[in-house]
Amino acid sequence: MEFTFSDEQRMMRKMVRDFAEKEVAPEIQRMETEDRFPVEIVRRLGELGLMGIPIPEEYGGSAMDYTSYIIALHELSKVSATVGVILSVHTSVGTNPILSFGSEAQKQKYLPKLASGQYLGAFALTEPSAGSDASNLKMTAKPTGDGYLLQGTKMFITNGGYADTFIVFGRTSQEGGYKGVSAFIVEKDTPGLHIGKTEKKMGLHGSSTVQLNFEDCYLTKEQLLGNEGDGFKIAMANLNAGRIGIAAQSLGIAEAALTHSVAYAKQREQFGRPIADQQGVSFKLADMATKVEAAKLLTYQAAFLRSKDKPCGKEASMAKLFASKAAVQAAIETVQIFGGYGYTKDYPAERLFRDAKICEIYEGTSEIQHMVISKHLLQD
Ligand SMILES: Cc1cc2nc3c(=O)[nH]c(=O)nc-3n(C[C@H](O)[C@H](O)[C@H](O)COP(=O)(O)OP(=O)(O)OC[C@H]3O[C@@H](n4cnc5c(N)ncnc54)[C@H](O)[C@@H]3O)c2cc1C
Repeated sequence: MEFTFSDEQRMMRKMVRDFAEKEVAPEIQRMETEDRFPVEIVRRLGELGLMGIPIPEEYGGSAMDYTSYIIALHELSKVSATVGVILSVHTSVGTNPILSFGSEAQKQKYLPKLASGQYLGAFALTEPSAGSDASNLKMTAKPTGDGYLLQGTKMFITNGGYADTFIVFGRTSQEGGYKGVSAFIVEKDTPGLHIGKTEKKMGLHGSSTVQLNFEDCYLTKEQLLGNEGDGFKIAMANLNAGRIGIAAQSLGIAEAALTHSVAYAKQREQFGRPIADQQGVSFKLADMATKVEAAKLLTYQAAFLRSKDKPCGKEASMAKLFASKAAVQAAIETVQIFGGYGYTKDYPAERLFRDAKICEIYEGTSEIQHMVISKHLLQD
């Protein structure tokens, strides 16, 4: 396993780090207090070539490998997990399904717009009664002869209020479970697609999470992604890789928690000396640093495998499971190290805690990652 970054990847890391510190950090307060979607930051992500990092040049992307994309998510999430999730959903599950499963005409039509940031992508799998058990989805996509008619509701759709395209999953036949599920590319202005309730969330303030309602929403045959019945395969293929993105987001949060904790522990004095001199505090820092390092190795291992088109389902789940837990634990300890100040909104500790928690839930909860990993172990 090769863990050395290339010169190009190091340049990407520096560029994203500088952008995050100079342009994203000043916007955090506004995202937190106004819950405002950062349209200007998304526009800048496009200008910097970050909205299509792993997309080939012929489709208007930056043509870099998956590891470079993970580096960008890691760096952005150190500063803002909100910006991290916007980019992660847009790329991993909003754009990649078209690259992997789209017809040439679909690729030509959508990828240049998505990769340049002119379009924002979203992914609509979850429903009110189908979350972890996504194969139980109820949405229908009834064949009508010349197209499909979508009926149903999607839940918790990231980027939903601002997205231009949605990868939507519905049943084209009434076979049970994953059979009969098909994927579609749906444009935002399609008649019958209604953007519903915007969720008020614990964290990730500024990211858009909405319900989508489809009422007699007519799609042409050209909007079918892959073949009829391929939908579940498409969803799972992209979620596998998407989990590496959530691992990178978690890693960014955990590393930010560690950085803030070390700085605070060195300057905050109690009992006549910095609290960092107390073993009760310094051992917490040592534990956090060890978990951050382990999360980094798992995340980049999965990213390197994905970059080389090697199977990485187990490694992606392990990275997401471990890194998300590390982020939650690190953020809890950060609140503790900051004491009473950590419980206030004047310091970043409480935001890191609120942002970390979702990483154990979306793109497959920790319980689902355990199921995926154990299935690999018992089948291999
Ligand atoms: C902020 C946010 C953004 C999201 N973005 C998107 C998006 O862009 N697109 C999208 O399609 N979805 C999105 N989701 C949905 C997310 O992926 C689901 O919430 C998640 O998969 C869990 O589904 P659920 O909420 O229905 O929980 P449930 O599936 O009802 O699970 C509830 C609890 O039961 C546990 N559980 C369920 N089944 C088992 C089992 N077999 N064994 C052990 N434990 C089990 C779960 O782990 C969990 O702890 C988002 C959610 C949130 C909150």
